[in-house]
Amino acid sequence: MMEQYYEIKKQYPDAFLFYRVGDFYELFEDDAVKGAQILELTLTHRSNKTENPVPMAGVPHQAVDSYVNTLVEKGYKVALCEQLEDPKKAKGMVKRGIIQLVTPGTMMAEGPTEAKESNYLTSVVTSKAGFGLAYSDLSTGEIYATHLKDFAAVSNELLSLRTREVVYNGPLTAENQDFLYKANITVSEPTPLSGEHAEISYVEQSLHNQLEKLATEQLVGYLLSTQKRSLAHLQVAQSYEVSQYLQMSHVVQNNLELVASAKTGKKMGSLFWVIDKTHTAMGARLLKQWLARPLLSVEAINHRQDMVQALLDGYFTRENVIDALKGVYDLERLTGRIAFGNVNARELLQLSRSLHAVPVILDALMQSDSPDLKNFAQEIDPLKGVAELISTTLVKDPPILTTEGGLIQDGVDQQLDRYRDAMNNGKKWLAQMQAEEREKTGIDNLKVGYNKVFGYYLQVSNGNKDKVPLDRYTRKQTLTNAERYITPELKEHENLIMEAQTRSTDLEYDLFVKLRDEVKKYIPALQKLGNQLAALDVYTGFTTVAEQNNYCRPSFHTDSQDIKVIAGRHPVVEKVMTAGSYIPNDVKMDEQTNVYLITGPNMSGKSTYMRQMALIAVMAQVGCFVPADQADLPIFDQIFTRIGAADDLISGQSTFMVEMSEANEALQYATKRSLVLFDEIGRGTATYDGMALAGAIVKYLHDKVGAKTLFATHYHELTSMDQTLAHLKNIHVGATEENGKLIFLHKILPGPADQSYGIHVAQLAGLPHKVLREATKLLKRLEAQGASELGPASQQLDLFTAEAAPAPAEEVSEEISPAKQDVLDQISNLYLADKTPLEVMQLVADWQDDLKDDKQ
Ligand SMILES: Nc1ncnc2c1ncn2[C@@H]1O[C@H](COP(=O)(O)OP(=O)(O)OP(=O)(O)O)[C@@H](O)[C@H]1O
Repeated sequence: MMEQYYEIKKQYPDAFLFYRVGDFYELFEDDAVKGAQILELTLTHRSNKTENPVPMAGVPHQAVDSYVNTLVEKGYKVALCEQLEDPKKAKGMVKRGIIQLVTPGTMMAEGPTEAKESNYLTSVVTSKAGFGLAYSDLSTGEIYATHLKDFAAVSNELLSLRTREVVYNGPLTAENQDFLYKANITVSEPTPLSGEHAEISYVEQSLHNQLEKLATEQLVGYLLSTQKRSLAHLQVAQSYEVSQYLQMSHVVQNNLELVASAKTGKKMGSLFWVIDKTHTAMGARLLKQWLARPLLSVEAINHRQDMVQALLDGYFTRENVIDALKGVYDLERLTGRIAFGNVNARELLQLSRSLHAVPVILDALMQSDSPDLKNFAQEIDPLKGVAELISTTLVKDPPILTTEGGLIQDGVDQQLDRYRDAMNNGKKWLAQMQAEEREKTGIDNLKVGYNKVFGYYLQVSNGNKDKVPLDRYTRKQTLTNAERYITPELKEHENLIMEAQTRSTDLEYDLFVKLRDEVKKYIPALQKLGNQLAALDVYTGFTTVAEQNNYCRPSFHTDSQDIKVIAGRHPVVEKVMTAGSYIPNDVKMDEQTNVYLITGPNMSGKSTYMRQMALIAVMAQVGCFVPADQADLPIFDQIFTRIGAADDLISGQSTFMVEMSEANEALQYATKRSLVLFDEIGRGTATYDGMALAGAIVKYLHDKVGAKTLFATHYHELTSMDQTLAHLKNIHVGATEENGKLIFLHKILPGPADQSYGIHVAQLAGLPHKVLREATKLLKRLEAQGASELGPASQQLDLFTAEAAPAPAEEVSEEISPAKQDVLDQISNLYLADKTPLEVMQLVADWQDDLKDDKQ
């Protein structure tokens, strides 16, 4: 057996080999040592006698899935090796073979939450002409292919797709290897294929680009070699170009929290969380795809909007469609299971129930007044025949197992009906026998029973044992309070019943497979229907979200880049606030305004305002309505961001380096048609460097790039740039101070902010009183030095060493020292009604401290 093991292991050196031995899957050698550690298994040895015992660890076969998943989740591969013949019937060594290689990109997790996620395997080929990339979700069989110019573009796609595994044909530079490692992407070698493969020619029929073809061939080749099963559900590959869509790098998508919160990585708090009102897993997956690739074509966006509008206008149509969609299962994944041949009867019934919902949907759509909905309905083939076939073949509530009968309705197959008659007659005979034997023996509680070991028997309680006719009955089993007997007649009928039963179970399985194969013929039609229903699900979801949240339909223009959003809101922030408390804001950028320079206190809402604009742009180009009273928008080609929490882990760069790289992306690649969001650029370095860079970046964006830019900054000095830059406009988020307390207005107002209120915000955060007072004093001194006369960086140092350094001459000559003056100011500005006696005492104690410090 071990020889056979080593032979197979040789072919899968980089995978854990799960080797079936009886009821266990065993791991041997290094696999066992490593596997025992990762999976917390007991490590044993195959034989204690030999000199070099073979390490071994095993898992029970019923529980294998969870162990395999754990390993694959961690990025390993697992080769499942099965016994290919019944060990009892095998002559000599049992034949074994690999039935499936499970890899991170081909793993299919089951369960409702996972179903909403796609798991993509990506194939990349490199050649002198560039890179070809193709990816597929094995559970649905969809395939997409594109070509890209460099590895940076490839890595961006890999990250955007959240791919877990890449099949790559070229050598990797250390840098690229490092990237893939940090991004937790497993790299696999392509598998050479020989001969013709119908799957390959089928899927690549619509591809024209050579690199895309190569990548697709490599993809399908890898799937064929890892999946030792039918892949009849692979779909015709769709070619795409990144530039066909609104481009956002993976970092931008993360920063904007389109599908997951940047902090938690979870759906909650993301745009998807707010706008996903779909009822099917197919719809949820499609919406995610749309969010990653918003459209550029006004016509295509308008089509989506028309659908949403029509559903919004037709209340009953929409309600009926939604009700029916609730009964639709995951057609795309069911189709995959049909292709693999592992679909069970219950799943086929789910398919038929889903198909039965389609005519209801079509009726609802056809009865509406909207030509868009009617056209959409006319494109749909409800596949009535398939639905009928399944629902007239299978019983209503079949078991999960397909090998133990109880699947097929009466009247479907004459032979099956005959077996069933025989079984029924046999059972009738048994009932009759029981009655007759009771009469003959006078034993009232004699009964016929059945168990797996002895088959049918006659059971007599101990009290009646002496009445048993031992000339006819043979004792078979003794229980504590009863005896069991058989008779030749009973055994004869048992044989008849059992034979009918075995035959009928076998026949039922055959009939089930026939049904499954028949349904298999409809795979492409089922996939098309799945896509159509997924889209309808997203449209109705958009309708629900528009209605619930009061969104408006945005309009588009292509002749200018003017932006006009009236009373726009941030879809997520507004959702987590109490209803009505979000303050809406406008964005009005015409030809005269390319850059909005946004100032305002921390926490006032600068980031929210900028993100709000980007989210409205994305939502609009996806076809969703937007949180605003009115939105008239250009079509953006790309969005760039430099906002807070970036994905530093993957790049391995310092925060400031990430900040600069992101800024660089925008400066290099943004066009007049792009949207750029820069939040506090320059913050990560020394003040003057930061300010200088920020100023230069604003100027470059203004003069050279011309993209619509929202630029938030705490460098008030930059606000004077509006004097020289004609297309730059200052705006600020309003805040006021009332009795020493900061009140955020969250309202965007024209012009620069007058103060930064940083210390007030620090106070809100609960910083120690002493720190706040010290900061206030330093601020006053800085302001006295005159912010306009910004000197060299060393001047900053002066600030913090001012205590030790001699005070400026004019201050010394004054009668009242600045510290005393400060105390006097505070006293005269103190609003007593706002303070408790204790607070006043604390203040007086502080002043005393200040005056003491001043003397020293
Ligand atoms: N328009 C608004 N209406 C109501 N509340 C808002 C609005 N905008 C922002 N807020 C609230 O203010 C909080 C802070 O907003 P935001 O993070 O945008 O401030 P910021 O000015 O960018 O701060 P910082 O400069 O510290 O990064 C938000 O979490 C939200 O609760």
